[in-house]
Amino acid sequence: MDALKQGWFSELSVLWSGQSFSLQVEQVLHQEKSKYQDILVLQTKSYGTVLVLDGVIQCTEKDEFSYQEMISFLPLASHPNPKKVLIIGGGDGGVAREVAKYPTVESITQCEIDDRVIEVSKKYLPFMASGFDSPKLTLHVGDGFEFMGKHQNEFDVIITDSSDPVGPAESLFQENYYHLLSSALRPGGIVCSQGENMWYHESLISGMMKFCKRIFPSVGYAYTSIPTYPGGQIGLLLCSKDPTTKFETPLRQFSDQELDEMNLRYYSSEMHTAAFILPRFAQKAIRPRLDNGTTNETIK
Ligand SMILES: NCCCCNCCCN
Repeated sequence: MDALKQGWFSELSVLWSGQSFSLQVEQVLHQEKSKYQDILVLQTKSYGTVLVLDGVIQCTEKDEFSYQEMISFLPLASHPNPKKVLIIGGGDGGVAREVAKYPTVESITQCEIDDRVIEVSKKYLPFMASGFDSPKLTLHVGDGFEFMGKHQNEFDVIITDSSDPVGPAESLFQENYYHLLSSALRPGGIVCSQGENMWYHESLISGMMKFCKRIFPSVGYAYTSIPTYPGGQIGLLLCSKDPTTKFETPLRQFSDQELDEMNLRYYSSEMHTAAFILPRFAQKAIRPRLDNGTTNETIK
C-alpha cells in the first residue's frame, strides 16, 4: 500500500501495524529527502496543512495546539518558577511558540537535528514556526543526545518533542538519554517527553517508566486527545528531581482571561489535572511494577 494514493495520504508504520489513519489530500505542497528523513507537507481537505516525517503525521493545522500546549504547559505549571527551558527536537516551532507564552520563562534554548524541518516549517507552517521569532529563543542545529552531554545543571524544564522511536529519534527513548536529562537539570528541574500511546505501546511506556523511576524521585504519565495521532491520543511522560512534585496539581493557575490572552485553546488547570487520570488498564500496565501500593499517576 502506498502512503499517497488516489488523493489520500495513509499513515503506515510498524508502530501501529494492521491499521492506518488517512487524510484526503488537496495538494502536495512539498516533498524532499533531508539528510535524516523524508519530509512531506500536504494541504488536506479537513485538517489544513500537515507535516509528515518518514511517513508519520507530526502535526496538522487543525489539532496541533492540543499536543504543543500540553507538552509545554504540563511541565511548566508543575514547576514553581521555570525560567530556563530547553527544547530537544520540536523543529516545527510549535513547542517554542507555547513555551514563550509562559510568564516566568526568561530563556529558551532549542536543539533540533534537522535544519530542513525548520526551514520547511517556516515556509509552510508559519502558525507554528512563529515560535522561532521569540526573542527568548536560541536555536542550535545538532544532535539532541550530543547536546545534552555537554550541558549540566542548567535548565529548569527540558521538553523532548520528538518523532517516534524509529529513525533519528530512537535514542531519545532510552535510559542513557534520561541520565543526561537529569544531569542537565537544575535542582528541582522537570522533564516532559513525547510518551507514545497507551493502547499500542504499553511495554515501551512501562519500560520507560521503570528506568525513569530509577533516575528521578517523581514520575508521572498524562495524555492528550488529538485526532490525527494514532488512536486519537498521545502520552506525555514527566519526571521531576523534586520528590514533592505532584504533577496532577498545577502550581500556577491561570484565569480564563489569562488563558485567552495566551491563546490557549486546550490547556486549563482543570485539563492539567484531568490529563493524569488514566483508564485502569493503562494505570496497571504502565506504572513501574514497584508494588508500593501507590495507585495515583504520580508515582513516588
Ligand atoms: N506519532 C507522531 C508523534 C509526533 C510527536 N511529535 C510531534 C512534533 C510536533 N511538534
